Amino acid sequence: MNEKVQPLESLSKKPEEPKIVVNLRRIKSKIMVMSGKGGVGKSTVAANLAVGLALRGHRVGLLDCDIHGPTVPTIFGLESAKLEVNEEGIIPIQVLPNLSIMSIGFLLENKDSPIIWRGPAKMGAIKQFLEEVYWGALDFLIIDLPPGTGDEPLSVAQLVPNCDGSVLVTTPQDVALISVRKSITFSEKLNIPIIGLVDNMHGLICPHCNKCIDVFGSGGVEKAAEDFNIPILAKLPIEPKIAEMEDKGTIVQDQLKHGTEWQKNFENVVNAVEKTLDEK
Ligand SMILES: Nc1ncnc2c1ncn2[C@@H]1O[C@H](COP(=O)(O)OP(=O)(O)OP(=O)(O)O)[C@@H](O)[C@H]1O
Repeated sequence: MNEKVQPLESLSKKPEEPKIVVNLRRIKSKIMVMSGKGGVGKSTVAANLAVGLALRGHRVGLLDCDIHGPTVPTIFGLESAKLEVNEEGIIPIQVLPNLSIMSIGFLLENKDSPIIWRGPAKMGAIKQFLEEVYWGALDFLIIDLPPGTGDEPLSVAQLVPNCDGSVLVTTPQDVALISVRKSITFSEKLNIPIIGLVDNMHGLICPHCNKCIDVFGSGGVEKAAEDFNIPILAKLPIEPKIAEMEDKGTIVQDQLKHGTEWQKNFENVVNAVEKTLDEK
């Protein structure tokens, strides 16, 4: 018998898995930020979570895996940032001494260029990020997943070994119920513990009477939270300053300087994610 012939079983093993595991080994807590549909504020939550944790002194990485809409470079004002590669790997962009960022957006020559890649090419880029971005030792890696619950976010999520928790972002419409249910099933399918729901754009606070106007309706998220016994971590109002700050790319400076009502509510999301470290 020829001893050099590899058994079929070893050929079917994913050779890339150990490399990702090794590269992410020095990260204490890996958190995914997901949403059942696009445009609900997933990247906003991921970016603010990363900044919030970093401002509490944690070592944080933010990985933007949203291939078609990589908004993280814009949120941090890093559209012209260029990546460096050294013998350690691809070096993420440092925005604070303890906060580094990696986004597919940093690879685009022109920010107006759409990414027209087929599934395998997209997965190849994400896999390369997970294998080769040199994060060093981190307390948290926050992963901004592509929106939805289809093949793409599923493949990305499956590449990340031993994820410690997910934060599910939604808006308060009744239709949110459908997308939240999908996100919950998605997280369960991947055995990722659900940290909680973020009810984003939960009404507009009237600047005159301070009452909350239910612009998108209400009740959907509460119902989902009750049905699935999942906590709502925060109800975040529509906050014009958030959109403005993201468009200007001043999230780090603004979180350092100002404490809006939105940011105060958001502290509960940071608290809940911070607790995943205690559970280790
Ligand atoms: N609570 C809020 N108040 C005001 N504007 C908000 C709020 N949350 C998000 N936004 C704005 O809504 C827009 C979409 O948000 P964001 O890009 O975070 O959504 P997303 O779910 O990541 O979208 P995508 O599906 O493209 O990944 C952005 O312009 C952002 O600034």
